[in-house]
Amino acid sequence: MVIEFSKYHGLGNDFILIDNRHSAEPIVTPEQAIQICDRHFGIGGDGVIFALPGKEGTDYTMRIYNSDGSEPEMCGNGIRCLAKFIADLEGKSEVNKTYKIHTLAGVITPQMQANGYVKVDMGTPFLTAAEIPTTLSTAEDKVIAQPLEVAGKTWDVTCVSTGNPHCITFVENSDAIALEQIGTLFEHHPVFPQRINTEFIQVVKPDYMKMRVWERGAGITLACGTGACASVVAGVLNSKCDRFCTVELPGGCLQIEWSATNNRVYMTGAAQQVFQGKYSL
Ligand SMILES: N[C@@H](CCC[C@H](N)C(=O)O)C(=O)O
Repeated sequence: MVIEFSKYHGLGNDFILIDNRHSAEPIVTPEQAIQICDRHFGIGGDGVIFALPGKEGTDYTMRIYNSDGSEPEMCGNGIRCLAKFIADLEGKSEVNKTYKIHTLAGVITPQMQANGYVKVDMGTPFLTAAEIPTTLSTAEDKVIAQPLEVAGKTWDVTCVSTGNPHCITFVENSDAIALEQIGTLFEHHPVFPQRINTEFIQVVKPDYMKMRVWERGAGITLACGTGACASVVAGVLNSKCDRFCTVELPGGCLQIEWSATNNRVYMTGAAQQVFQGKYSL
């Protein structure tokens, strides 16, 4: 089988986008996604994203496979790429145009911006242990600055779901974290029954933080949109950052706002097509 694809990235978090508008199920299996994402034997990417027909009144449905073939509920950088991909497929580039996208984390709404950026209404964050999910719990049932033993060290972690699960730790120097060694230990820690994305955050000033991430199902990536949103929520809960904050990732910056008015999180950042092609499966 030969599939047509487009490659996009959001701050170096890169995806293979597939036009799946003719079918309600992804035309690629999780096993094929692993092969396609391979950076030596495939196209190379952090995941494969499918633009499917909308359901329940939405314009489109987004499904995504991580590079290990697992299926996450949501992807922040990915949904900006999807919005650009849809605009390219439709041959439109209307500023302020919104798309209602059905995801496994609910309806998410990206809006095209004047500068080529995409602003995404990410919905409201989930904070209880059951919603994350994690077996770590506290009296209030939110997991804020709770001790967690990983690699012989106690880390103060805050857990937030922005559709998918995140474990956030505030550190003095994010560059000094041995992500290659400890990332997988957080991801597979028994307190996280559905595994976890892990962010290490260095607060530079209340409206600017640096972040490094180990993603569930993908390992170290250059950026994670849902992770940046979760980290700002965690920063506010720990009185470490403002509700409007720039998050600097290895691949670039995202502007995040956690609205005090409606409790929704907004993410603004770039998304770009890099090439198109055909791939033989
Ligand atoms: N890179 C993404 C998140 C992709 C999904 C994640 N690996 C998971 O399994 O939850 C983003 O930009 O949000």
